[in-house]
Amino acid sequence: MNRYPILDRVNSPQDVKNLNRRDLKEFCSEVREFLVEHVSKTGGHLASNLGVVELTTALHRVFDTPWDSIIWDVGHQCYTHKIITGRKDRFDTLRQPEGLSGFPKPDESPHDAFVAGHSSTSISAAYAISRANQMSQSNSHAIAVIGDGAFTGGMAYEALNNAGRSRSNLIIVLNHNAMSIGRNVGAFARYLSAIRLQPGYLRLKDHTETVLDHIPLVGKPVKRVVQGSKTALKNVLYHSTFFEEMGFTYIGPVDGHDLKALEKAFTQAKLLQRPVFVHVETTKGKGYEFAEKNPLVYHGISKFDVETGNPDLPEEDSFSVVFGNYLTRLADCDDKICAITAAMKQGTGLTPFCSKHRNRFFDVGIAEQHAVTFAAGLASKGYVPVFAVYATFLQRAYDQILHDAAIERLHVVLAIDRAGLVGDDGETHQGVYDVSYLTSIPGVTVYSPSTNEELEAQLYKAVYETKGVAAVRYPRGCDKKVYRAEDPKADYVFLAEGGQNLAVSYGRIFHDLYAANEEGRFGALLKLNKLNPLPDELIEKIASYESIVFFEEVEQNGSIGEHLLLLLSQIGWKGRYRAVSLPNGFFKQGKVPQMLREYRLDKDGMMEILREEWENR
Ligand SMILES: Cc1ncc(C[n+]2csc(CCOP(=O)(O)OP(=O)(O)O)c2C)c(N)n1
Ligand SMILES: CC(=O)[C@@H](O)[C@H](O)COP(=O)(O)O
Ligand SMILES: [Mg+2]
Repeated sequence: MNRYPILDRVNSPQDVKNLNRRDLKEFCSEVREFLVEHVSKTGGHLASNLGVVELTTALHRVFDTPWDSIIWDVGHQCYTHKIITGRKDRFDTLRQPEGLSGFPKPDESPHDAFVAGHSSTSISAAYAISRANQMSQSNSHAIAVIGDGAFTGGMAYEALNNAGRSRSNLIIVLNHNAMSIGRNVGAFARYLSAIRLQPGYLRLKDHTETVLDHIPLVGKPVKRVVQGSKTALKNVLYHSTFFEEMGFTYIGPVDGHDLKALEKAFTQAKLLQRPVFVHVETTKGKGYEFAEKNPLVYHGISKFDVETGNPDLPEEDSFSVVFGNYLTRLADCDDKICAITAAMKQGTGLTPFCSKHRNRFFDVGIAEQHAVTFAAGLASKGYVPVFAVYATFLQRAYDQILHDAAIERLHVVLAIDRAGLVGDDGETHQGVYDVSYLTSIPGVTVYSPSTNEELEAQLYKAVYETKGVAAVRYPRGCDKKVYRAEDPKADYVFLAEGGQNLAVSYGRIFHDLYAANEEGRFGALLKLNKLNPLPDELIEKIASYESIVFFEEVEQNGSIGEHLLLLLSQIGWKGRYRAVSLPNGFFKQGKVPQMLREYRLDKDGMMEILREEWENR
């Protein structure tokens, strides 16, 4: 029996437009089944996608991509859009090497109007596109689809402020499900619930009905539309929501699982030809019981069993868990320690800290810039803030680190998770630029542990023995448990001393270098724990070797290997030097072990390189 009789007939937005009402309902349930089936095999952002099946279908029935542009915020909810725009046959490659991306990608399809992965950018991009359309005398629409979580990010407000007074065809669709990755936080989340729960917000507008009834209608073709747009017009006349105060026509709240209601709201928005805000209520995880009950777990899920909902692999203790538990223990004995997250409590391992020290735990929403300045403010009052953040998302807060923390040498600790290649999320999420951007800021100390014990010891040093901004960076995943540190607190350690050849590395790939050298006995090893600043006496020691190979899992621009070469040349070192890192550029989705293999940063690759350098010449 054909499992997806309706879905099989859909290969383009036009096919969705051609479906009748009965088939449309069936289409949405087939899409959900299809998503569960495929994501259970590849992993992916299931719950967010299940929530926007009707919303996406309605958008494609009302608008015409790529003539109209849909800009997905974060982009983790774009799977139905990919299905509708001709990519369903590639779903078994979702997030796989060379496969379909889990995020919108303009070079994957003309229907993907703008890149995404990081949050809160959609309104800026959509507003710009709407202005570009206007300048080119095109009346096409730009539609930003943004979640309530993404709406906690400052860029959304910057864009609202900029766009609200325009006359452009910009539509903002708020996907309101009361969830970020976990429950959404902050005053804006409360405000949205208030709009939904207290009809008082909208009651005022009902009094306008009579007024509206007396407005003459301009021509028959518009009549139907204007009647349908009553709510919208009421909102134009009686500003009462924040969005209206910002210059948008407000439509909503709309039931996000009622296709007819959605289509009606989007049609009204389209016809208004001005900035419109459509407030849509959805249920994250809709239609798959496990995900509906526990949207947090199914936000980003690895492979799982569809029947039981259980993931394939048992969880091991990740660096994130080790970090979170240790910080909680430090905070048990020190009431100055505070933990900060930008909407990543679970991912960064801060759940135990939050449970135990709620008054010193701050989830600031998806607001990395604010998080760093907030940390600096706490530090200015003698607290010890630890901001746990993924390397990729900290990119946003470069100036806050420099301007608000580093200049005054405020003691802010950055616990940088997902440092290094992350794998399936691809270019937007790789954590391979942090070493470069952090070491370009004067006075920032950077630690890079390889083991659980080193993570704890270096976090301790960052908290208690380091001045100014102190960063501890560690990758996604677990301690590889190949190399064991004798002194986890050391800034650096020489191993297998002897000879004129020195191989240097740090972080997760040091395990591989260690294993390669155990097997090949190539020369001396240097393990760096503190990457920046490199102590003068260490440079002298390194300079005593004639040939140096430096392995690191960061982009080459601004890498420690580059810094070291400069320092060596400054003291007149004339030996042979080879830096092996990730090439300058962006790194597509892939499996981390395969990617490390490709760049010769795994054990075998390192052995090849060390042989090339030291055996075969
Ligand atoms: C700058 C940035 N910080 C953090 C994240 C991680 N992140 C991805 S999705 C998400 C929650 C988004 O919530 P919402 O926009 O409401 O979408 P939902 O998952 O509820 O559909 C977060 C915090 C990110 N993508 N970008
Ligand atoms: C979409 C997004 O930015 C996050 O959901 C991210 O994919 C989480 O990554 P982890 O799975 O490593 O926590
Ligand atoms: Mg949400």
